[in-house]
Amino acid sequence: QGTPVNIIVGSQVWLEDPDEAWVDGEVTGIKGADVTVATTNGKTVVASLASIYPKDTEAPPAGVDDMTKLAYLHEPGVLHNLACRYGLNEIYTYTGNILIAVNPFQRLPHLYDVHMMEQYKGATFGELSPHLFAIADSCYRAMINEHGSQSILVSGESGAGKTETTKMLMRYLAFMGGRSGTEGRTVEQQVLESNPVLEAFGNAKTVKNNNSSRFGKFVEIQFDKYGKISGAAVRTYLLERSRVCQVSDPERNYHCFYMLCSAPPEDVKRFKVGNPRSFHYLNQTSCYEVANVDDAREYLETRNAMDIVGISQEEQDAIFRVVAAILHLGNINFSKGKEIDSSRLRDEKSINHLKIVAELLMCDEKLLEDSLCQRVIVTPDGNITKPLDPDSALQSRDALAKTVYSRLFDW
Ligand SMILES: Nc1ncnc2c1ncn2[C@@H]1O[C@H](COP(=O)(O)OP(=O)(O)OP(=O)(O)O)[C@@H](O)[C@H]1O
Repeated sequence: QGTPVNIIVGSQVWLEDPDEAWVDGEVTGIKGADVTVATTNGKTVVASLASIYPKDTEAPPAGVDDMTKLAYLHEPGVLHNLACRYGLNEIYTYTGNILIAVNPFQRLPHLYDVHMMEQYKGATFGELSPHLFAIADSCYRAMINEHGSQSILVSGESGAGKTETTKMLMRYLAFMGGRSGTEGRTVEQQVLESNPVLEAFGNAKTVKNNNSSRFGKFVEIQFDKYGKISGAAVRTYLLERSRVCQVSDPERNYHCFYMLCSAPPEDVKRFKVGNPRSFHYLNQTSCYEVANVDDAREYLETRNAMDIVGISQEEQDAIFRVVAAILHLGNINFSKGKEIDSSRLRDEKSINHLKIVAELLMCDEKLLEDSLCQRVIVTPDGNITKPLDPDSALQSRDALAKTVYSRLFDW
C-alpha cells in the first residue's frame, strides 16, 4: 500500500476528501513533499506526497469482479471498484476466494431464488458472477470431496448484512442437502425456522439496524455421507443483557416484548400484558414501532416457527410467561423501609406487579419480595441476611430481570 515514488506532474491520483472519503484528480505541480492536485470536483488541493495514491486509468468503468485484478490494491482503489459495481446493482465482489458484500438496503429477490441456486449448483468457482451461493457451493463440494468439515466466517460492522447473508447461506445449504418428499417437518425446515425464533429474542432495533442481532452465533449444520442434512445446532454467545433493563432513544428493547404486547387479545389477557407504554423496561425510549414491522404478525409467526422447531405449546407458554414476568418485574418500585437502609414495595401498584410476577413465574410471592429487598451474604459461620436500601433493591430487581432473560435466551 505504500505510496509509490512514480508520481509526476500529469499523474492521475486519489486523495482524501472530507465529504466524499476519496476524490480523484490530476497532479499539476510537485514541490518537495507537497503535491498540488486539481480534483474532479473542481478544487485545487495541496497534499503531502505520502497521502496520495495513484489511480488506475485503465480500470474498466464497470469495475472488476475480482479485486486481485486491480492494478493497485489500496483503499481508494478498492472502494472505487465496490462503488462502481454497487452503482450497477452488483453487490458482490471477490478478492481471491473472499467474498465482499455491500448491503443493498432493498430486496433483490431475483438474486436468491431457486433458479439462481440451480445455476450455482456445481458451477466452478469464479465461472459465474460473484455470489454467496458460489461460496456455499464450493464449501459443500469441498466437504463432499475432501470428507472434512468446512466453515464460513461472516464478518462486518453492525448493519453490514451478516444476518441476512447467514440466512441465505443456510438456505443454499438446505437446498443442496435437503431431502425431497419427506413427511412432516424436515431438518432443513427446522434449521431455517430457528432464525425467526432467535431473532425474536435476540434482536432489537438499534440506531444502525432495525433488526440488529445483539448476540453472536455459531451455526453448525451436519451432513451424512450422502451429503444430506442430518442435524443442526445453533450456539449463541454474549447476549447484550443490559438492553433488557436499559434502552435509549431511538432504540428498542428485544422484539419479543413488543410482540407479546401485540398478541391476540386472549394471549394479552392470559399473559397479563398490555400497552408497551405502561412498562418501565419499554417506556424509557419513545420508540415502540419499527418501520415495516407488524409486531402482531411477528408474534404469530414466531409461535409458528417455534412449532416447527419443535418447542411444545406448554414450553411456548412458559417462555412467554417469563417474558411477561420480566415486564412486570420492571414496574416494581421500592421506598424506604422501617429499619435503616432497608426497603419495601413502594405502593399498591408495586404490590400488584409483584403478585403478577410471582403468579407468572409460579413462585412464592413473599420469597420473591425478600429476594429483591434483601441480600444473603454467605460466611464460613453461616448465612447472614442483610436488608437492601431502595436503590440497591432496584439494582437487584434489574439483575434478576437480566439473569432470567439471558437464561431464557440460552435455553
Ligand atoms: N442481501 C441483502 N438483501 C437485501 N437487504 C439486505 C441484505 N443484506 C442486508 N440487508 C438489509 O440490511 C439490514 C441489516 O442487515 P443485517 O441485519 O443482516 O446486518 P448485520 O450485519 O447482521 O447487523 P448486526 O450486527 O447489527 O446484527 C437488513 O435488515 C436488511 O434490511
